[in-house]
Amino acid sequence: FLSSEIGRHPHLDAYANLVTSSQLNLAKTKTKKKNKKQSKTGGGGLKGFGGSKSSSVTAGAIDRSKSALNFYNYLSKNGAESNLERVGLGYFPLKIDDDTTIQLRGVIALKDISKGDPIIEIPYRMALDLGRESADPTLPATAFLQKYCAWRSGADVPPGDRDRGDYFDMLPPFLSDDCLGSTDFFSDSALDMLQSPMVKEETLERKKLVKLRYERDIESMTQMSSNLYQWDGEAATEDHLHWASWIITSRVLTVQGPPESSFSNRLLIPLIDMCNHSRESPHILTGRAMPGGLLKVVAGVDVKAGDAIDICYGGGVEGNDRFIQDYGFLDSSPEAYKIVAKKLLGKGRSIAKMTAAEQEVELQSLKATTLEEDETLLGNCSEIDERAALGYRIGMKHAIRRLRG
Ligand SMILES: C[S@@+](CC[C@H](N)C(=O)[O-])C[C@H]1O[C@@H](n2cnc3c(N)ncnc32)[C@H](O)[C@@H]1O
Repeated sequence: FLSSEIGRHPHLDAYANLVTSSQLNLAKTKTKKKNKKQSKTGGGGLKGFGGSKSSSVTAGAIDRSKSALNFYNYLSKNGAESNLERVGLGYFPLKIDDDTTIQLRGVIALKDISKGDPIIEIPYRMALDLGRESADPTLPATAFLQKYCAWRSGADVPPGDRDRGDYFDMLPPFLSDDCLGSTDFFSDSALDMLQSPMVKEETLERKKLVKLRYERDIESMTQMSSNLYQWDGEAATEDHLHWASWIITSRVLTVQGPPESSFSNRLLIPLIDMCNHSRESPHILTGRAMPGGLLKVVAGVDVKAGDAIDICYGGGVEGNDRFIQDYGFLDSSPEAYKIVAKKLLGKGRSIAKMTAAEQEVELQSLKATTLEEDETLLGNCSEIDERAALGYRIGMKHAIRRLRG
């Protein structure tokens, strides 16, 4: 998303003492659980993974679920222990609408950290390197799915992958609510409700890519060997590859190779991939995809214990047309809509240029309903995907209005 001991753990006790609910400013948050379908996505685009596994976690708590403890232990055993003095996983309130707040899992500072100091440091060897950068997420998704299936089915795995299961267990599960905000999982009607032929077309193209990749690289393998790509005793399906592709688009970082090289690789980096997005985040990602490399989030400002450690996805240049496809949420920052509106109106210096004809098709499509009609529809809508679609087009219409003055 960018260019550039089970049981008690010594640091976990520190977490509990150091970071109290009030430091997290969560104690006063009322969390109202709504009907599942209504709970995750709304006008501002919302949702986040972790919510589905939070049974042992209360609002504002550091994540001390069994899976999280295994994960902290995994970090400790693999040379990333120092991180646990500085950060942990925590839950942050995310307001969806006037009476609904969900808890979004993310990274939380456990102590004050000075500007310029590392917040997170993960050795490159802990990252899952999924190969060279390209626009097609289905290739790294296939590599990831193979490893994930091997872990799930308890198959023999290479020594380097042995404890990766403790990381895999922290990922949003197959078809959990977390991925449902991404257009990849939208119904046909929700895709139309976006009023964006551009996003619909790209989504359909990606679905085709998943189908082709599945038929070419996975189905044939499952026919040749009953050990590969096993999911609950059966061959993994196209839907599993679909989910794996979303894991790639929503969590992978593109990281430059050694200084003398010109390539970049796609990496799943445990812990760093648990940082949420904030467009205002001042923190800096550094490091290289090379043996001995250290992948870091460095503090861009002084950090206080209890602060969320967010990073800015997409290098700060991507708008909500990408966010709703790749991450499955809408960035509520006006800038995230303005970036797309500028593209449609031919203003600014967007790298992703559109032809005049493409701009016209998008603008006409948005004229099918008025903002007021959209707001009424949103008020009566409970489906995750349709709410996300309405949120997108409402945000776009506001942004276009503002730009036109
Ligand atoms: C790289 S992961 C970040 C960590 C994730 N929350 C977790 O618990 O592992 C990206 C996913 O987190 C969620 N997310 C991140 N930032 C968000 C935000 N500002 N608002 C809503 N959801 C967000 C989305 O589900 C997104 O696809």
